[in-house]
This record gives sequence, structure tokens and C-alpha cells, in this order.
Amino acid sequence: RRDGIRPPPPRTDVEASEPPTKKKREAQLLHMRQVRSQGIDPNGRPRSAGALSPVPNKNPRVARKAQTASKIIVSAFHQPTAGGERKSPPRPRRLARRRTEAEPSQQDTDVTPPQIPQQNRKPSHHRMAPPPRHLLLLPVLLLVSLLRAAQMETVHAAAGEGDRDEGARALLALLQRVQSEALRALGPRDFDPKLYVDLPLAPGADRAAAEAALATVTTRGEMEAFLARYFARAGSDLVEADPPDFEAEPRGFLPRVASGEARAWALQVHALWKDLARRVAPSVAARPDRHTLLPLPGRVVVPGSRFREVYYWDSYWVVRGLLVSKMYDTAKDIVLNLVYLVEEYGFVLNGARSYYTNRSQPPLLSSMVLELYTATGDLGLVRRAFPSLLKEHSFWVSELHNVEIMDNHGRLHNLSRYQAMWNKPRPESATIDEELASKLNSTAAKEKLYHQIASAAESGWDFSSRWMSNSTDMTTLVTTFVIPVDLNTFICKVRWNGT
Ligand SMILES: OC[C@H]1O[C@H](O[C@H]2O[C@H](CO)[C@@H](O)[C@H](O)[C@H]2O)[C@H](O)[C@@H](O)[C@@H]1O
Repeated sequence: RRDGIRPPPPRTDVEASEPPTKKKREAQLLHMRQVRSQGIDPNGRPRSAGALSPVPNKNPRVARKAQTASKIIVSAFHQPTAGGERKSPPRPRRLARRRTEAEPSQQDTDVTPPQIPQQNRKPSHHRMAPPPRHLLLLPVLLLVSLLRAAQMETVHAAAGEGDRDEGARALLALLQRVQSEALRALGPRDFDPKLYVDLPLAPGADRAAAEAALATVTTRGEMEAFLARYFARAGSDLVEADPPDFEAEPRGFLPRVASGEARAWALQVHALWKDLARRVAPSVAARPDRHTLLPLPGRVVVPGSRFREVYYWDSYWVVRGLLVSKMYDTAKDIVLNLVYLVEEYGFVLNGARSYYTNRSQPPLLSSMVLELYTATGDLGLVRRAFPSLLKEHSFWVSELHNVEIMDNHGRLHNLSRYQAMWNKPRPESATIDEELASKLNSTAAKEKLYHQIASAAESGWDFSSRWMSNSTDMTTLVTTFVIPVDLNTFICKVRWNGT
């Protein structure tokens, strides 16, 4: 559909016996369009004032602030009623107005802070003499701003942008400038913007000096000399690491493949593990402000070529392949690296780079744990991963991703969609995103496009026409307005995997 909204969910048997009338179907589609908007602040972080925070916080100062704010909010939502009972927290807010246009409405796409629902205010008969209206609003405004401040800091810290990451942020900003200057000095031919944000500072090089030197670069030669002086090779902060559990032809390898030719090919593919296995260099954990690569505790397997870091959903197929290759220890390291990311950030990042902290990728961690457990019976791994699987599930059903829809029987369903915490160009593709957005006139329209681009990248399907309302025009991305059946299946499977 033009608005990117998919057909309604499958009908139940009862509904199936009664084909919906045109009117009923129209009503159904209208309900489907009632996608709740999550405001995104100018820094690309959600403005949501919901009690559910998508990410935990390790910073005690922020955690304390968030706790205080949520206590205030909870008590605001639990005003005693006339009979002395306590009210339950309100249901998530849904759009009140129905639309008839095919496109997402202004209401859906506007960046608006959520409102405190009317029913949570104290009923007027509880008051002796009503104070002036502006005084009544003060506590509400205070609550909203307290929660907003705490939540911004929560997301801030979880997105790797807290105090401790100040240096890493400054490096990424510098590398993005290098990327844009390199495009100008070297030209668009064979230009890969990702290369520049993957550069580590060279040993002994100073970031501030590099910043100053960049300002003097104009020609191709100067740019090449600048890069050679201040930066090490992209990917040099990963060291090759022969996986100890690799065998050229493991016992029991693909027992049902009889053809000699097919076996030889499969063994060549199997041998690729040695090319793709790495370890993050110790210097990355020691000086995170000199690398965009993030430290990981175990051995890693990278996709290869320009993808010099771990990716979330690629790891699912990597793990399945490693199990075929009988490389159980390497597969376990890969799963534990992802568990570590959940522990650090509250969700599995799109990839292990500082510029991937604003989004995830299709949630397949629990399937990896299940595959590994089925192959090895390693219950210790399941125990170790379990809290992170619960945490990750909360992230995917939190307000950031949740959409409440109503079926044609008036029943509410909670589903999820992709939504990144970002509304700027993706640092790894900033020059490309900026060029695309240059077709749009206003800053607001550009920010909306950047948000939809990053959300499509969260899906791993970047960039499929499934996220576009006009399949030949990338500026019509409407990722957050699509309720993807595959994402919701993955989330369902997280629960089934646990049973
Ligand atoms: O194989 C790794 C991933 O490669 C593609 O996406 C990644 O690259 C994009 C830019 O170069 C980036 O914006 C995106 O967030 C990355 O995931 C591919 O589309 C992914 O499916 C794949 O996991």
C-alpha cells in the first residue's frame, strides 16, 4: 500500500466464515493506520514519557534520577479513587482521530511530546476549593520534564553517549568530517563513506591535532598524506585469530552430502572461518576514544570485505554455519559477545561500532541460544544468556517499538515495528544520506527521512522497497509505519524458544 501499512492480521475461523463487508474492511484498515507516534527529539532520541524505559541504566546518578521520576509518575497514575481504591496505570495512548488519507497523517509523523492522559488527574470533587488553572498544570509539567530528563539521560547512556564516551563521540564527529572532506578531495569514484568512520587514530596521533590539520587539507595529495599521518588502516584494530576448534575436515561433517564435488565446495566454504575469525585488539578496550570499533570479550566472526565488525543478524547464520562445522566454542563466543552487548546497552546493537548504538537488528539472539543448546546441551549457556534474553524482549515490546492496533471486533493487539533512535544521517553513510535528503526542502522533512532510513537499517533490509510508499523513490521511506510480519514472528519465537 501507498501508506506502507500492510493488510490486517489473519482472520480467526469465526471471522473467516463471515467475509468482511467493504465498510467493515475500510474500518479495519483505518484501525491499522492508527499507529501511535513516538516523538523523536532533535538528537534522534525518543521523547516518550511512558513508564517503560527501553534501556537499563548503569550510571548510578542517572538510575537514581530515573527511579525518582518513575516513582512520581507511578504515584501520579495511582491516585486513590473516591472508594479508596487505586487506579491502574492507563493503557498506552492511541490516536484519537481517524484519517482518510492514504499517507501517514501529520499527527503520526509530527514530533510531539506525549500528553499526560486526562483521566490521571485528580477528580475535581476531591478538591475543597479549586486552585487557579495554571497552578494545577505546574505539577504535571514538572512530572513530564523530570521524566523526560531522566529518560533522555537513560537513552543517552545506553546509546553510548554518556560522559565516559565523550572522547569516542568526538572521534566519530571528526571522522564524519574527514568522510565529507575526503569525498570533496578524492571525488565520488569508488568512494566508500564507511571506510572513513572505521579509521582508528594512528598510534601516537592526537585527535585535536588531526582536527586542526583537516582544516588545511584541500588537494587529493594533501588528503592522502593527512590520512596516512593521523590514522591507522581500517580494520587494523581487529587481529586475526585462528579458531582453535577449526579442523580442515571435522568428524561427522555434512554426513548426507555424498557428491564429491559438493563436499569439496562445502569444505572450501568451511575453510572461510579461518579468514573471517578475529579478536578485537586489546587497545580498543584500553582506549575506546581512539576507535569506533567497540570492545567485545570473545572471538568474533565478521561478514568480511567492508564489514569489518560483528553484525547482529548476520551472527545468526554465522552460528548456524559454525554448528555445521562443529565449531561449538567459537559459536558460543559469538553468542556471549551479543549477550555482553545486551548487558552493556540494553539491546543487541546493529553492529559493534559506536555509530550503530542507535538501533538494533532483527531479534535472533534467543534463536541462536536455542540452536546452540540443541546442538550441545549446554545448559550453563542458557542460564547465562537468559536474563539478557528477557531484557532484549522488553526492548522489542517497549514503547519505542510497540504499536497498538484494533481488529474489526474491537480487540486490541500489541505488535512491534522497527524504529531507530536517530534522525540524522547514518555516520557510516552520511554523504549518501545527505545527498538523498538534499531533494527535500525543510529540516523537519530531512530529519523524518533520516529517521526512516535508520529504522530501515534496523530491519536489516536496507533498502528494500517494502519500506517505501513509492518503490522507485527512496525519499518515500515509511519504515516506522509498517508492521512487519517477520519482526513480529521473531518476537513471538523469543517466547516459544523459552518453552
Ligand atoms: O552484512 C552486514 C549488514 O550489511 C548491510 O547493512 C549494513 O550496512 C549499512 C551501511 O553500509 C548500515 O547502514 C546498516 O545499518 C548495516 O547493517 C545489510 O543491509 C544488513 O542486512 C547486513 O546485516
